[in-house]
Amino acid sequence: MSSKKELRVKVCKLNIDLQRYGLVAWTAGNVSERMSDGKRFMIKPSGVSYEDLKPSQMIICDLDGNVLEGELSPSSDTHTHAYIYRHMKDVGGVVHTHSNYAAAWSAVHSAIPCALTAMADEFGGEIPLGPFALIGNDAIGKGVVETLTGHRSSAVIMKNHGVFSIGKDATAAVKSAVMCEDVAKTTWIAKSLGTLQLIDQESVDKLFDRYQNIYGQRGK
Ligand SMILES: O=C(CO)[C@@H](O)[C@H](O)COP(=O)(O)O
Repeated sequence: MSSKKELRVKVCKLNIDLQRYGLVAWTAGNVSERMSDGKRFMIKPSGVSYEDLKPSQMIICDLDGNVLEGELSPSSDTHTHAYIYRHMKDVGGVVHTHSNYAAAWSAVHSAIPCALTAMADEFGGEIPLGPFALIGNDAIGKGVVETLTGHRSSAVIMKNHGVFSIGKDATAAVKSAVMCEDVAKTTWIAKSLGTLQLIDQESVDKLFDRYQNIYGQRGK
């Protein structure tokens, strides 16, 4: 269980990782993690350059998006993160990016079809398209929750905007955002070369099951 100080370091690093992975420009995007009591979350401050971001600047909010600890203004997506945490009890981390290829799919109002084994592994099928919504209230959060609830994907591309991804913690949500952009790019390139050839559902199910339950160093 992370201490508050450890969580500040973790959440700050993962926000900076968005820039390191090329998922955001300037100060776009944000990462948060639910705290161990389940009733608060930690998020980056709004509009602070990733080069200048410090653990001490991370902001603690309640699940209504009210600031409990922090000197700076919280991310402009704080209410979206709060809405997701209130309505998706198993979610421990939330990420938002404007990653180029995924945002491009959102601008043509298309879900990302499952034509790659890497998509089946990580998302269990297509990456769904969520509704267009303006920032600043519960609208985006509602769209994310309505789209992802009951869906195997851990990422959604919101129309004309960008990516929201979820996970058991912030690290998992950042991984989802990284993999979302990777498959969005490859699928976009494939689409420019010809007709996308989708993977059959039985194979998608087998790939997803293997990757989610066998892949990697389980319990080592
Ligand atoms: O999508 C938007 C604005 O359209 C925001 O999410 C920015 O991408 C990041 O805002 P802050 O977290 O720095 O307030």
